[in-house]
Amino acid sequence: MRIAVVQLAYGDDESFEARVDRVTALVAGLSGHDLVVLPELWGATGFDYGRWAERAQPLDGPWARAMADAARSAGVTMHAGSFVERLPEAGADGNDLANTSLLLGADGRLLASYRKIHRFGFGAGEPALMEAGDEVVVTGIPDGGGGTVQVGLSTCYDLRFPELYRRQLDAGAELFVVPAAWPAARVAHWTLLGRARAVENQCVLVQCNTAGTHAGYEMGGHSQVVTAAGEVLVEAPAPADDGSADPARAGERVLSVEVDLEATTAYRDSFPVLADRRL
Ligand SMILES: O=C(O)CCC(=O)C(=O)O
Repeated sequence: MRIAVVQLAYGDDESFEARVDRVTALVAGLSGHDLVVLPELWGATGFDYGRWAERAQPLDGPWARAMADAARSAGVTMHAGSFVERLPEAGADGNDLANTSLLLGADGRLLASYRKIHRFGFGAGEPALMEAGDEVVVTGIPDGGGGTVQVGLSTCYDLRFPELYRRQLDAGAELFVVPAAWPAARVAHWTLLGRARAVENQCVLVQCNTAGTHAGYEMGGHSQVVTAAGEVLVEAPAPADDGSADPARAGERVLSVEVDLEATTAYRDSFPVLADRRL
């Protein structure tokens, strides 16, 4: 299965519309991949809480349609990253926004959506403005070889909560996809926790982070793809190391990697640690 991880970099200077156009053009060049993955809240601007409400859209709004068109034109299954969803009505916490990611088929059809369960911000940002998701999402997508692979969806801060990934494993997940806007200040946790989630669940893990600097936060980059045995197949370098003249946009890159899904089954059979779980 050939996977493209699109680590986007953006600053505060780029409009929502310009960024959507730029990403659409980028995705058009990724035909031939079996899965394309974009990061968290890349259109709405991850940490720019004050702009979320004006950039919120319904599940079938213009952003979702633009992403469906991009997937269809490129002929790729696409995890479009997440956006600020305007909910049909306020939820239990009185908010009408959610951090929602979309998984789209190569024909542009919506295969699955996932609302981030663990809200980041310790009272500000997501917990103050957004409702928490309450659904574990695992869904089948084409594996590029005529079969299907079961994909578990989560977002950024979710990575700190191992029980979510166990729930996904128990629902059949073989591959985890994690879009993020994870800051540089804690990027060592991002790579460590990603490897841990892959190893403890014997699942392939695809992490797509943001780069650049926006709303005063330097993003961490270091997107990576990890095998079920914990081997890092590919990892983006630190954004600061890419030699870019513009630090606000440093670190943008596309990782293209071939993942052998049969190796997951073989590894689980040869080292059946999950059969020793005691609940
Ligand atoms: O957990 C962290 O350190 C970062 C999480 C985060 O930035 C997010 O969920 O948006």
